[in-house]
Amino acid sequence: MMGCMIQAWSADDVRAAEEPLLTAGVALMRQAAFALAVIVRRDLARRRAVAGPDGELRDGSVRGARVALLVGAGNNGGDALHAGAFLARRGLAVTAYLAAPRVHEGGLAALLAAGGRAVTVDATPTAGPAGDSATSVPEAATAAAGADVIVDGLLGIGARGPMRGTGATLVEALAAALADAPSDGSNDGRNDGPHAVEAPPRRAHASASAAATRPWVVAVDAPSGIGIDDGTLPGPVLPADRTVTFGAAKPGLLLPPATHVTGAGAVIDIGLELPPPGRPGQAPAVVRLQDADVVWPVPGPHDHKYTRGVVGVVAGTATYPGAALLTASAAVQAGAGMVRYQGPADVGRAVVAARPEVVTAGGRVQAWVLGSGLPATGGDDGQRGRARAALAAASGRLAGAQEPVPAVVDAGALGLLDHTCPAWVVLTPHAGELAALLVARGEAVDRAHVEAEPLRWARRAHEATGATVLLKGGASVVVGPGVVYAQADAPGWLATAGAGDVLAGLLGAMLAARAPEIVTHPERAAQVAAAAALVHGRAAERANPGGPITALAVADAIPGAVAALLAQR
Ligand SMILES: NC(=O)C1=CN([C@@H]2O[C@H](COP(=O)(O)OP(=O)(O)OC[C@H]3O[C@@H](n4cnc5c(N)ncnc54)[C@H](O)[C@@H]3O)[C@@H](O)[C@H]2O)[C@@H](O)CC1
Ligand SMILES: [K+]
Repeated sequence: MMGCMIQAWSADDVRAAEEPLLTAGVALMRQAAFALAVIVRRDLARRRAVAGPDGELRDGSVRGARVALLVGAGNNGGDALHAGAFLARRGLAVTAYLAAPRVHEGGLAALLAAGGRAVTVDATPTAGPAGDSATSVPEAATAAAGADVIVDGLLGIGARGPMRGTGATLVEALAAALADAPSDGSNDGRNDGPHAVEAPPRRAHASASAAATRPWVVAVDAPSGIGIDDGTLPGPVLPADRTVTFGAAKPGLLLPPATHVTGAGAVIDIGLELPPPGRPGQAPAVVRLQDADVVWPVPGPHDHKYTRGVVGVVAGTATYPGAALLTASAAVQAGAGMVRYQGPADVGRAVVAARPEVVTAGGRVQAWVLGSGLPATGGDDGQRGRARAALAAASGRLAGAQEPVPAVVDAGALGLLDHTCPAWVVLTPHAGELAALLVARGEAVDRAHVEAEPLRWARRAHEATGATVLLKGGASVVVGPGVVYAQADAPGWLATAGAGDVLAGLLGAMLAARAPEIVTHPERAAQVAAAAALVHGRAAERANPGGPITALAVADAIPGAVAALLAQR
């Protein structure tokens, strides 16, 4: 399959891949640091753009730009110091703030030889008068906050637990100082993933105001202190505008919540072989699909509604009829061969009135969408019974019933899972629903726990139920048998009522189109779920770029989003 999915490898795999190269004497750190310096320089030049005679913005000069290196004890600090040496040689004013008693010796020597400065940061707030070689944390934070760029080299893949010591207090002080500094808007908070090497937009440089704007923050390998392998934020972390990562993306750069502090990306090829030599068959820890990875069956002359896939929808009640309409609409707009609605007669009439393509008669179904708009408790107009029967049929637990088929289990149907499921059943909870599902299985967990450690709890739910789990959020995590996907395609505007119903209908149609394949290869359901999250995000972007959106508008934008994806092939 064509594609360009981002593969993230664990810290342990990256180390295993580095080992043979280091043994062979390859100067990995020099390569990494040089690439880092080039990106820092380019980003700075774009932020200092000047208008040419034709009025077009051109990259500005970076001579004299102030660079603050935050340097920790390990090789991550070594990368920062060597990059600082390259930059100092190009005429930038580089100061290293050393947050550990000992730092990478070669890097420090290179920086000093290139004309850079180094200052030891003293964690005790009562540090004496700052000399040329020592400063207090508040003074270091104030100085770094006044730089043009901060290079965060405190911790990389050697981080264990929350950041501690001088680095932690420095980051806390800096985060507070930067929160007060105005942004020039060059980072709009969008995270295009580690492969997005696009430079920031050019900004006209006005020296008077430049001093007042916040510095551009570049993280070396990862924002220091994130959970490299699990994407958690266990302690202080300085949010980055760009993360330059070496060899391969790391899981924490893709997974929420840490993916939201990485800024734009850049993966620097330093020649690592992944999977690492000696670990053949080892899979990446986390994958993020890109547009080209979305598998979308394109109908041919011999297709008909049953080859396109029939979606059965059990959603909504008389009290919540909107969910029925949104789910069915999304399935129709995603190109289902047919959509069958099951539910209270008056809700069915409302769905058909809005979407005449939908039928309410029973018959063959190739994927079910169950539970959207179904309350967890209380009046259900018989919907729980319908959903339970459909789930049993989909799971292959009904004697004499038709072949098992994929199913999406959403919202109110999540409480109906009293058996373990095959992985072609996809659960689509948000954090609160995932917590409730796990509490019902004896786990002591609440919504905040799930939001703090989405991967851990999504994995736990997969293990407890057997189902594929798509944990919805600002970034979504999908866990299936032996696979983890993390998608960050949703604009913040998508956090609106009914958006989840649209995702369920869309995913149902995508599963129905490949039903026999998914039941035969249930591990593929996770990839379909990740692709649905991507298409959902693209549809949301199309619905109203940069502004508020309604769930129905997202459903109606699905055809255009799919056409745009297919046009890229
Ligand atoms: N091995 C190599 O030659 C290469 C390494 N690279 C860089 O090296 C980094 C890994 O270097 P290291 O293995 O030295 O690890 P780090 O630089 O991430 O840091 C390890 C040091 O930090 C301390 N530490 C760990 N957890 C801490 C915490 N929670 N709070 C405070 N201090 C903590 C440890 O005691 C240790 O001294 C990568 O992230 C990458 O930036 C790159 O230069 C590519 C090549
Ligand atoms: K770092």
